[in-house]
Amino acid sequence: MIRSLRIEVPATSANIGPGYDSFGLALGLVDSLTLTVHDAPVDTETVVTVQGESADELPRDRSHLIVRVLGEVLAELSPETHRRFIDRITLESVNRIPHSRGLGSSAAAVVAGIALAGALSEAAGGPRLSRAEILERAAVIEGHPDNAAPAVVGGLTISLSDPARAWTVPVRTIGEVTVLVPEVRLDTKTARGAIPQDIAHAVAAGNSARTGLLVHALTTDPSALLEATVDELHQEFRRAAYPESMDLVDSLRARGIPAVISGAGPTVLALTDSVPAEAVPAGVRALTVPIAEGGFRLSAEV
Ligand SMILES: Nc1ncnc2c1ncn2[C@@H]1O[C@H](COP(=O)(O)OP(=O)(O)O)[C@@H](O)[C@H]1O
Ligand SMILES: N[C@@H](CCOP(=O)(O)O)C(=O)O
Repeated sequence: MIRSLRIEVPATSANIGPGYDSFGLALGLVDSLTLTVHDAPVDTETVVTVQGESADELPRDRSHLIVRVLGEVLAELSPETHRRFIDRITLESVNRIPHSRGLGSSAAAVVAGIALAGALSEAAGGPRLSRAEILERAAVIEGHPDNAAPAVVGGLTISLSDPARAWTVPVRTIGEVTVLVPEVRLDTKTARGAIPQDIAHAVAAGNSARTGLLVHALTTDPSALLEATVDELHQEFRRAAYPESMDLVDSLRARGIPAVISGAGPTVLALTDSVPAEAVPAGVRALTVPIAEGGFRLSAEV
């Protein structure tokens, strides 16, 4: 039987301007997780060890998001495997994705939990989960598919909902992007509350044209990136929730840099491999990262 499972899951930047709830990009910034199966039950208060981002804030018991999702999915997928193993597993987590910054940390955690449940079930002779099934489940938990899709399949993804499906588009005009991560946090749920229910038809038409143009700009013609990253569906409605980030987006765009809010913010995504140091406000971390291909990576040790 399996002794341990290791998974690396990438950060993701959703929306990329006009592609609200549908476009996403996998980034070369990963959380690394190791699940160990022990011979005997473990202390329920210390199931998880965490290093890195938010290490001091996350629970160590089974309420930890990854362990909770793993347990719920495994119980449904393979009740016998759940019964045999749930008391005997620990999780070591090395977190590199900043939390509540719009870089898909919760989607990465949810994808990891589901993928680990599928791998444990398969290793014990139960049903496995395909990447398509992992995406479907993750999108239901997250409430939108645009972060889960690149975390599962990698690269630039366009996804649809109910059920979630994703297509990868080969990016050819840029290799690296820069994320500008502020210290302040914003809960995705709170940010989603600022989006109105209805949008004028003309706004929707303009936005849908720019999502098409964004694909053209990322595959063929980088000169269209600035126009293609104009959004009217989410960023302005959320301006009050991340005013400094919107100021940064505005100032970068005034310099000709295609910058948008990453996910629900407050991180700013610049579709370029370098942002001039003088354009980065104090307290904002600038990280240049490659686009990550292939989605999460999982390996087992017997
Ligand atoms: N690696 C992780 N382990 C445990 N919980 C996590 C992890 N990543 C994210 N979370 C949970 O998800 C929350 C952030 O989710 P959310 O507001 O959707 O922001 P984000 O844009 O980072 O996904 C964290 O406060 C934490 O509760
Ligand atoms: N389309 C969603 C994306 C949320 O991404 P996150 O990384 O902030 O969780 C939204 O804009 O609400």
